Amino acid sequence: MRPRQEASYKGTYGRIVIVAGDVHFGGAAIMSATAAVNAGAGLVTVATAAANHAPLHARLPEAMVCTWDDALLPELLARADVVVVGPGLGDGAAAHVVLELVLATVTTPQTLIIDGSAIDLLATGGDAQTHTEQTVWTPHSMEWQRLSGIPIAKQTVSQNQEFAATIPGLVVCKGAPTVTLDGQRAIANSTGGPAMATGGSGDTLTGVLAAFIGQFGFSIEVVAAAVWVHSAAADRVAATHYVALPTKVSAELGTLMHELADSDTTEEEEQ
Ligand SMILES: NC(=O)C1=CN([C@@H]2O[C@H](COP(=O)(O)OP(=O)(O)OC[C@H]3O[C@@H](n4cnc5c(N)ncnc54)[C@H](O)[C@@H]3O)[C@@H](O)[C@H]2O)[C@@H](O)CC1
Ligand SMILES: Nc1ncnc2c1ncn2[C@@H]1O[C@H](COP(=O)(O)OP(=O)(O)O)[C@@H](O)[C@H]1O
Ligand SMILES: [Mg+2]
Repeated sequence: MRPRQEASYKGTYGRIVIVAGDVHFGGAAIMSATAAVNAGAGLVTVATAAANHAPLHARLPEAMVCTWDDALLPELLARADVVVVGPGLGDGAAAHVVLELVLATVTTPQTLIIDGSAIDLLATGGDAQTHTEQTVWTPHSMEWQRLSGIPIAKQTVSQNQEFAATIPGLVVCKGAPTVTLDGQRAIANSTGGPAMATGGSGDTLTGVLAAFIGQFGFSIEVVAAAVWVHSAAADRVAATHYVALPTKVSAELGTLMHELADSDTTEEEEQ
């Protein structure tokens, strides 16, 4: 993490497009976008089912919104720094079409974060390839089993790395603990806990990841840092709450990141 620079504007901190939320899972789109905004993304646009348009605008005026079939979407995707696809996307006909559009449009040096339903759709389709090396896969154990074919009981770091080497980019194998890996490296996360075991925690992580990559670039360190910060924010909520509700975790991000950026500056000044 770095403090924000004086000579900067919203475009400096990442143009994020989040393709998420069918008619049943509007909350997934809202939680992903809320996390991205709170974690410092410069510009966030959500492409979602028409039914989610008004609720999203009402909950989160900082985000822009369009529908999956909006004629502007291909251009928005082409101009994005980071695209998230999958939270609550479902498996309907429109989800297939929009996923295909995303996969065809997002190319290096753009980052593509593939989560939830999008992982399942690619697992079923049998083709886990993208047009960008800067891909981040964020499966939970069952999604990873569907994509990789590795049964949950056999998902060791080395087994996971073997499959990760056959697909582009990095894999965030979510669990207790979450391990961020590719074919060579693996970083186990040290924050988080069972208070996060509630619907929407993973949707929220996609927004934090998008914001971090939009601001600090694509690398395994930045991805692992986003995983750490998301779960550290959840730990803070869990210190006084039985469950770390994703919306509360998002609300915690601003203070936590302020403290972390500030402590980095102090360390630099001391050196
Ligand atoms: N409020 C919302 O709109 C929400 C939307 N969601 C979306 O709903 C879609 C379906 O996702 P789900 O994950 O619920 O369904 P999945 O069917 O992908 O995963 C749940 C299944 O996996 C099994 N499983 C085994 N190990 C698991 C693990 N470590 N973590 C989670 N499941 C494990 C469960 O027993 C269950 O059978 C996704 O697109 C997701 O983003 C969910 O995030 C829930 C909240
Ligand atoms: N027991 C646990 N310990 C640590 N982290 C957990 C635990 N249970 C859930 N999590 C975290 O919560 C998130 C769950 O992701 P996911 O299952 O995709 O949620 P959803 O799709 O409902 O948003 C992951 O980031 C995971 O690491
Ligand atoms: Mg999920």
